[in-house]
Amino acid sequence: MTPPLPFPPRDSGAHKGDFGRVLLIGGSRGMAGSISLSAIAALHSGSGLVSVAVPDRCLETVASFHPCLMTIPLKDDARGQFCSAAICELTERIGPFDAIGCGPGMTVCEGAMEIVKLLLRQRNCKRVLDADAINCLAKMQWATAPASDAGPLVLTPHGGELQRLTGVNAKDREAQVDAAQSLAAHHGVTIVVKGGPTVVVDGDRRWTNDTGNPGMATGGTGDVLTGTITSLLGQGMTPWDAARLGVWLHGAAGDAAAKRQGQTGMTALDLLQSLAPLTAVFENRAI
Ligand SMILES: NC(=O)C1=CN([C@@H]2O[C@H](COP(=O)(O)OP(=O)(O)OC[C@H]3O[C@@H](n4cnc5c(N)ncnc54)[C@H](OP(=O)(O)O)[C@@H]3O)[C@@H](O)[C@H]2O)[C@@H](O)CC1
Ligand SMILES: Nc1ncnc2c1ncn2[C@@H]1O[C@H](COP(=O)(O)OP(=O)(O)O)[C@@H](O)[C@H]1O
Ligand SMILES: [Mg+2]
Repeated sequence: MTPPLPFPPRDSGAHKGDFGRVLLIGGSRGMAGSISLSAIAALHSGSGLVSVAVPDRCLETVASFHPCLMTIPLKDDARGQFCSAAICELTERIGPFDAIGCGPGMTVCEGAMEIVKLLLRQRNCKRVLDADAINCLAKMQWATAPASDAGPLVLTPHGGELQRLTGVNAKDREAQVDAAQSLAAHHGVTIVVKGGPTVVVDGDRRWTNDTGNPGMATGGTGDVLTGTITSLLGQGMTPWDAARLGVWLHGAAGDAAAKRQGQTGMTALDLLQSLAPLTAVFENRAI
């Protein structure tokens, strides 16, 4: 098993700022676990500092999952979802981050739509849009908007999200990959077409992953991938490189979890806990 490219180097004199300050945005009352999986995955993928922006009433829940996480409360509504006023605070806070991942557990509420529109305007910032952030793109018909250069942006849809975004049926895998590739070219982005196997596309390139297994078809594993790719972007990788190495690492962690727990019994948490030991195996390996 060989990663498609080397891991970012870790010089002996490095400090945590050298490995990226990343922000994960998402969650809602009832889905606080999703964005927490993303944030903890960013820690285990090598980020120096990880913050999580969540609806206010989810803050203590998310903070309780891992002491290394820093948390940012954003205004929420009675349902525990972002309200539109959430972007006032967010706009003031997003400056210092090297990469931002958004979408897991966020719902497509009004505040979520405003946050996705804000992130689309941050063309100089490296971003990952996943899950409900992609569903928000579908709701605003982003796929048929005029061609744009969206900047360093990675989308990580599964078949259902890609169908909502492009209208191409999830059952037609080849057609979905083709549609993703033309959408990637249209907006100048990288798209991770998740599944077994996952295919990463951008305007003119296509790469198929060789790690992973059906044990990963369990809630939360995609949320983990969001954090891993966000982390690698924050460590200085390009969207094309971060997406491929992130997908490979994520699948290899899924294989390690399946080896230990069995495909049937493994959960996203088992995959998450397999990330760090995996990087240990590969970080000094000559590639
Ligand atoms: N612990 C937590 O907090 C968790 C929170 N989560 C959060 O939940 C939110 C909703 O995300 P979601 O993916 O769970 O639901 P959804 O967007 O409805 O898509 C699922 C439907 O799409 C279809 N489908 C077709 N092809 C498919 C494919 N290849 N892979 C997958 N699906 C495929 C298929 O429809 P069907 O064919 O069954 O009609 C399937 O039923 C999101 O914000 C996420 O972050 C989750 O991460 C879980 C853990
Ligand atoms: N049969 C499979 N083989 C390999 N990987 C799979 C398989 N089914 C799902 N996966 C992977 O599991 C993850 C599921 O993502 P997603 O559906 O977004 O999960 P969630 O939203 O619940 O976190 C993706 O990375 C996908 O590639
Ligand atoms: Mg998902």
